[in-house]
Amino acid sequence: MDVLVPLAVDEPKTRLAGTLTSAERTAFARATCADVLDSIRGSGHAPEVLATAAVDVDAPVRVDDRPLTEAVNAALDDAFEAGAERVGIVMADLALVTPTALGRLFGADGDVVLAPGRGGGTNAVVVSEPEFRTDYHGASIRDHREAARAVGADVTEVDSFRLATDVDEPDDLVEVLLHGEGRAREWLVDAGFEVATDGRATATRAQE
Ligand SMILES: Nc1nc2c(ncn2[C@@H]2O[C@H](COP(=O)(O)OP(=O)(O)OP(=O)(O)O)[C@@H](O)[C@H]2O)c(=O)[nH]1
Ligand SMILES: C[C@H](OP(=O)(O)O)C(=O)O
Repeated sequence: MDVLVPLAVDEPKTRLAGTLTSAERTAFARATCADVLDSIRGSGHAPEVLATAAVDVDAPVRVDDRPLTEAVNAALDDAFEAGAERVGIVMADLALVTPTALGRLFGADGDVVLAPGRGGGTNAVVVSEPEFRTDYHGASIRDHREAARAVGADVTEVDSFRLATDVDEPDDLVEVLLHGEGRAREWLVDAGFEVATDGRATATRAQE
């Protein structure tokens, strides 16, 4: 199965701007994307990065500078027109994802399989109903349930900590330090982040 991996190339992860510089956000986002691509391949599927601009990543790249939802829906259309029976969409910021977690997603039955993200988002989708269209941003998990119902598609949701944890806010970084297994965690450690445990665990950065 082809798996689309949406990636914002310029100025990614703006909600981390208080914690990381622009260049650091780009480097961290690329490291996380590389982990996601490895995990998709490790689960036996073929990733294709759906990028806002040309980018050097270890996978084929489809460039589409339209907003996320439009770009994903155009790629879904093209895939089904080309004869695909199922198409996956896995966000590039899932720093904890593993082949096993993705195996649960890709192995689930249902015309539309949804992996909710914390905070209302939709971190991954598997679509086998060609009429289904994505609608990202806001509480997209609710919109995706509704979009599936509107086209008569059966929905399955996958309850997974590793799939639900995307890295959006500074508070999410500690999850990467504690549970990450790849380049994203390594990048944070190299950048001086460590786990602080005074109260709820957080990621703090050593002063240079
Ligand atoms: N192709 C494409 N991917 C996008 C776009 N916006 C976000 N993404 C990707 O979609 C996933 C979820 O993105 P968000 O968390 O909403 O956005 P972000 O740029 O990563 O972070 P923020 O700037 O903090 O919102 C990430 O893998 C992004 O790289 C877009 O307009 N086009
Ligand atoms: C794109 C968006 O991502 P979030 O901002 O929730 O990480 C969503 O999942 O709808």
